[in-house]
Amino acid sequence: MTQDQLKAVVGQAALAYVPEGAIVGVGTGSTVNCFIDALGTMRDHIRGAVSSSIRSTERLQALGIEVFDAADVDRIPVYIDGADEIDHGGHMIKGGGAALTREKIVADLAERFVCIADASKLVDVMGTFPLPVEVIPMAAAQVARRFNAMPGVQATVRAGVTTDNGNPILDVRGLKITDPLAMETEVNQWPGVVCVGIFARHKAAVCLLGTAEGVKTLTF
Ligand SMILES: O=C[C@H](O)[C@H](O)[C@H](O)COP(=O)(O)O
Repeated sequence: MTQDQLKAVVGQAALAYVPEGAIVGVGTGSTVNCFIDALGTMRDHIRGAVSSSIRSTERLQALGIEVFDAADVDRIPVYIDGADEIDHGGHMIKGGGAALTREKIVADLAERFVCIADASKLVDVMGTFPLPVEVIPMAAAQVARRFNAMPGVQATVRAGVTTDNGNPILDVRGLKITDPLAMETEVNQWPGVVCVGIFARHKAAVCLLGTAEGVKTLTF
């Protein structure tokens, strides 16, 4: 199966995690697009969605799914989203599509995070995929300098990209994220950091992994 076919298969498999009548948390990205398209087939069985990006909102609405503002929802049963990398503990790197901040906000509303990913995303140690960090524009150079002071690490501003919140993204190469929770906690405290793309506090409870042998369900 191609990578796109694996994404379609896990997008479909995620429907099993959507309770009848629920408001569903919906992530962003090419894998989630497959999930949104599948969700369209059960739109009469859910109340609607809370979305993590303008792109996903538009795709949901085009399928006739009502999108609720995160501010109007207390709690949702499930958040379904992709990842750029996921390790064997369910920790993830996210933000390759620049949606990390809103993704973490919606994930925070959810009782459980179901990650959908093709097999290429599963890694032993995260960091091969450049770590996205959303920053306030004024702090971009300062935050980059902090990363660049680490041996072998290089942070660059993602060219031509502004998040839905109007901020730039730094992509940080050369990290070996052996303690995701510690690194998330540390970077979150640097002045000007809006959100770091490590999802350790909001790690996956379940990962539906698309493999050549079918969908594997990993639980954490
Ligand atoms: O900002 C984007 C998100 O974190 C995505 O979940 C992540 O980049 C994975 O996207 P894709 O499913 O396109 O590989």
